[in-house]
Amino acid sequence: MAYNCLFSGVKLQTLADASENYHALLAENRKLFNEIQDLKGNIRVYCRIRPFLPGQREKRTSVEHVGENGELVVADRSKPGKEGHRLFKFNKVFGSDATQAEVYSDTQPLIRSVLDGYNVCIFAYGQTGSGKTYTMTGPNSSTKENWGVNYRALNDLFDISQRRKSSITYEIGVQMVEIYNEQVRDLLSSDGSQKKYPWQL
Ligand SMILES: Nc1ncnc2c1ncn2[C@@H]1O[C@H](COP(=O)(O)OP(=O)(O)OP(=O)(O)O)[C@@H](O)[C@H]1O
Repeated sequence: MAYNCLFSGVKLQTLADASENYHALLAENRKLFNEIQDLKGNIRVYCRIRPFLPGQREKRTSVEHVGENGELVVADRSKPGKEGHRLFKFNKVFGSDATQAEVYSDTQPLIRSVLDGYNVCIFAYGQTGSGKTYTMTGPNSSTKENWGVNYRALNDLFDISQRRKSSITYEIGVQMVEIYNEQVRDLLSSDGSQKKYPWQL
């Protein structure tokens, strides 16, 4: 009997050590993961080339070169030689045939960073019709394959928080606002008088 108790005590101690080591390793893994994200750059700028839409003809300017290193050369055919070429540099350029999954792949690791306590902002910028909604939300009849960045990011947020639920509880909230003509509106408010920002308390 005394021998049995001693044996169980040793076993419990080993389990406690293993658990402690496991959590230390997890913390180290988390730290290293976020350091890599830091090294990849705190501010990353990606360019996505939108394909020509049906019926749309090639315009005066055309994409001359898309480099693996994030270089993009655009040519203005009305100007001869070097004068008509402009070079832009990004972290990465996604060609017109890039899928929604490819575009999201570089952003995906940042979603894990959010759940590790880092602030992350992802936004699309471009002239009207350039493909912001397509990239961030997806086309109208959205299948999972067509999901844009927002759907994929939320899916990953819930997925990771679910996987970590035995050790961490997350509270997730969503706010949706529109900035149009320098006015900010709360798109989730059902009360018309509360729609305009700043909201009155
Ligand atoms: N990568 C793409 N592949 C195929 N079609 C695309 C792509 N990007 C955009 N489109 C199409 O181009 C059109 C304009 O795109 P979208 O509505 O996303 O532009 P936008 O930048 O959000 O415009 P706005 O600022 O006017 O809202 C849409 O018909 C969209 O389906």
